[in-house]
Amino acid sequence: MAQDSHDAPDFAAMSGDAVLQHLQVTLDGLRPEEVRHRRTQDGENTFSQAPADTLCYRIRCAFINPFCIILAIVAFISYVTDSYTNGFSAGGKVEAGIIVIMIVIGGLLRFSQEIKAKHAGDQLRALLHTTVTVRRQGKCCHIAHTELVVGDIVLLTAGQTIPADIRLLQTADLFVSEAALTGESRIIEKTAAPAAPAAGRTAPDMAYMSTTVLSGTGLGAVIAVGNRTRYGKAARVSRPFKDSFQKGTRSISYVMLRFIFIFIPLIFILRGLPDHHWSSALAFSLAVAVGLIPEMLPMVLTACLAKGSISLSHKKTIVKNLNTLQGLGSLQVLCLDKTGTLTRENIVLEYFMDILGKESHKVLDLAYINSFYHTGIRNPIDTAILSCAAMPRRTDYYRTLTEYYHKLAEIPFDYTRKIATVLVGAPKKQPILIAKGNLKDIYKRCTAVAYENKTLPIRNGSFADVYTIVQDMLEDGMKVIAVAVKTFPKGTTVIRPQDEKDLTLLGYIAFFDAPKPSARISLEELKALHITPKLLTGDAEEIAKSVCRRVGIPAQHIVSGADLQDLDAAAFDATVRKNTVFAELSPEQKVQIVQSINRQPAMTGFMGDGINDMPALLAAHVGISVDTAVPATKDSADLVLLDKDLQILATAIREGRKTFTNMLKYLKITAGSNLGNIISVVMAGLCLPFLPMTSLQLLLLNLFYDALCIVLPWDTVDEEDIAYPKDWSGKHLGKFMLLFGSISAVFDGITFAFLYYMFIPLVLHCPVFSAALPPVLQEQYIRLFQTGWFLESLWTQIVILYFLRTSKMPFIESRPSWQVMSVTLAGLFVFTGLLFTVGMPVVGLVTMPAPYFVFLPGICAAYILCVGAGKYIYIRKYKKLL
Ligand SMILES: Nc1ncnc2c1ncn2[C@@H]1O[C@H](COP(=O)(O)OP(=O)(O)OP(=O)(O)O)[C@@H](O)[C@H]1O
Ligand SMILES: [Mg+2]
Repeated sequence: MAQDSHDAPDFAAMSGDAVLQHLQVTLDGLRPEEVRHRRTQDGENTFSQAPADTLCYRIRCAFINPFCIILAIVAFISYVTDSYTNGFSAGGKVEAGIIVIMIVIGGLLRFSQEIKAKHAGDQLRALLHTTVTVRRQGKCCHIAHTELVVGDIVLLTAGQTIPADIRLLQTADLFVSEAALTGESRIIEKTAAPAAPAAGRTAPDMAYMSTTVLSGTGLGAVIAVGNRTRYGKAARVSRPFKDSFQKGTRSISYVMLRFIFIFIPLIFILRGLPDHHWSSALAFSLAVAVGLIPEMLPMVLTACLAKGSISLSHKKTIVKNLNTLQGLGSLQVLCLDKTGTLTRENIVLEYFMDILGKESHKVLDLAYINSFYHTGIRNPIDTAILSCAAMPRRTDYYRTLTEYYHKLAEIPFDYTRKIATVLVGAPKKQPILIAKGNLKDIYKRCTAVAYENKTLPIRNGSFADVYTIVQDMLEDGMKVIAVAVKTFPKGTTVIRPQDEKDLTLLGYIAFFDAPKPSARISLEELKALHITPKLLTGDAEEIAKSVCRRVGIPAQHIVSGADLQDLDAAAFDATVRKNTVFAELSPEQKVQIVQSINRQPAMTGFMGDGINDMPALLAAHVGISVDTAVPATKDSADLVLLDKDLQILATAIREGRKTFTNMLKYLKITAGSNLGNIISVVMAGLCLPFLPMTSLQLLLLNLFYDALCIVLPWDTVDEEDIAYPKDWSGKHLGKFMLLFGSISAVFDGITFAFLYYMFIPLVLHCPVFSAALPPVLQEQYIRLFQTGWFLESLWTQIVILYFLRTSKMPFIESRPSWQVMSVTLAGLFVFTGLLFTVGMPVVGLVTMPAPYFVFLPGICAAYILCVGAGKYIYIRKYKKLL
């Protein structure tokens, strides 16, 4: 069985029977053992671009990253230099061993977080699993897209994303949009008859992966899956802005790299010059490099995102991709569609009338037949019309009606034409074309109106008179569509869009499109979150205006699709920037508006549920949809709300910002503290005759502090931090690091002086350190100094966490969560206790005499005061802390 274009037969040109024969399958479908065999042979229906998500891959990701590699090099160099100088002493092995243990601990922590996040993600995605109906062993069953194999017999219905490359075998008014594959927005009719494609076109008897069924049904055999599909082989449209999280993270890494490139050579030279031990100087500078980078950054970020997505799932929101949370946190402009978002999901049929506003059952009957036979994607209008049959004593009436009229052909509804057309026949009657749709689009195609069984021609195409009847209704916020007809000669069974002309206008159907009671409150909540809403609707201007009035969106000026049509790029952008409400838009215009907002630049979200919203959803940074949306649109969304309610979205945005703030806390505070440590090391390199901390101690300090930071996702976040969109980039990171790093370095310097000149000479009853001291005393001097600084660093780093986590007065105005308090304090006490009682001889840390624990709180207090002043200056200058 072949599937590749190089060795595959031209399925499009083969007859249906020949296709089945070649694929060795019947219309009853495959048997389970065949499915298994084919899956082993051709693989899953997924793209192998991303490496298979196996346990091995996860372990590799957790352990093989730049940080681990640098640590491993440090271990190796320290082992070799130690062996070289001390003749394979136990010391070198212990040091290397400890670094290896660190690599393992760090890796395991990250691994467990990632697995946790993956499990959470899998569970949520399972809720959304898009399934496809296949026939296997004569029975229809629903399976996940990924389980499809070559030869499967697939059933296609409206609204579905086509899950593989399929040769169609049976079709009924099957229309698809291939925009996702070819970029062409035209709707294309598909048939089962074998045909070669026209030049530059897709084959008419093939349904390709990623394209969407707009209307009708079809049945076909899968001829290619995964990477071998046309979509899999094509260079997929990349959406680089969707990776804004990665981009932000990269820019943050660059800021760090800049510091590394400045400090590392400096430390290397300072350390190597005095005694020319270049290899140990290299090991030390590498360790300092590792000390500068928050090693646990990926792990803490994963933990934050996993925690965020789990809490969102409790709030009826499913995040398909963890990185979406970042987008949600930085969202600035939210584009909304109208139905279901601002107004209720189910519109209610209210009036059916002739052109002068008199109730007309004929209009309703014809609209019913149109909706009944229309196989396109159902939308609220069709649902409302069809629900007439559920009214008391009407069921039989409508059944008889649809038995009397039978369907001959259809041109499905699409959001560019904005009309739905069916051709129906009845015994001894000429076929009738029934079109229903948007007022202006129906008027455009009418040359006459029907009134009381008479057909009157329309002069000069002027519909002003018949329009006044509906104008009031539109202004009251009612949705109105027009119904028109045309008879065809007997025997007509096919209609084309060109036939939708010279119609006769019959009347109108009006629906009540009531605003949701919660809409006004939700919009106010969004405003409080400093998110600008923009209404993007395909519906009429008047309705948009009325809805805006009721829900409190300022809509002095409404821009219509027609207004936008002739604008050049600059004028278009200016119009989009200035206005809030856009009506009568085509799906393409929705995309153009979203793209224009992206260019501002602003982080854009788009919330919609129709097939017409899908392209705009893809163009936005964050595509938001609802559980009840058309499947193809739901597939394209990054975020799915289980209820289409703005209130839930506002809650989700708050959650996103909370997650985001906690990530920023870790990043900024840690990077600042680490930079402080590095400045101190450089300072010490210039002034001290020995190392202020060994590379191992520096790493241990980092690892220990980072391990405590795993609790950060559980921290509380100030309302002020939630109120504004967050920016994930390295923009102010460097300045933050420099300011708070320098403050930390100043206090390190004070500690150094205190230890070096006062405390240690007093404790050891000896003069200030010099080469003249006996070696044993020198060793004790150094150990005490290093332990002293280790403790001061640890204390200040943890204390500062409480002070920089908020821009407000810590503890009084903003309290850390109990989780953060208990974990960090417990960590601090355990470590301090350890160094007070037994020390950690393996890493060269000794017990610290009691009087030092009087000095420590003192220096911390002074440090806090200084940081408080720094914080005040920083907030004044940059308006925010995090
Ligand atoms: N099933 C249908 N049959 C006929 N006409 C329809 C149908 N659905 C929509 N229309 C016409 O197309 C127009 C645009 O559709 P719709 O209001 O659903 O657009 P939209 O952009 O999705 O709007 P919203 O913001 O309310 O979701 C409608 O005003 C209506 O005139
Ligand atoms: Mg819609």
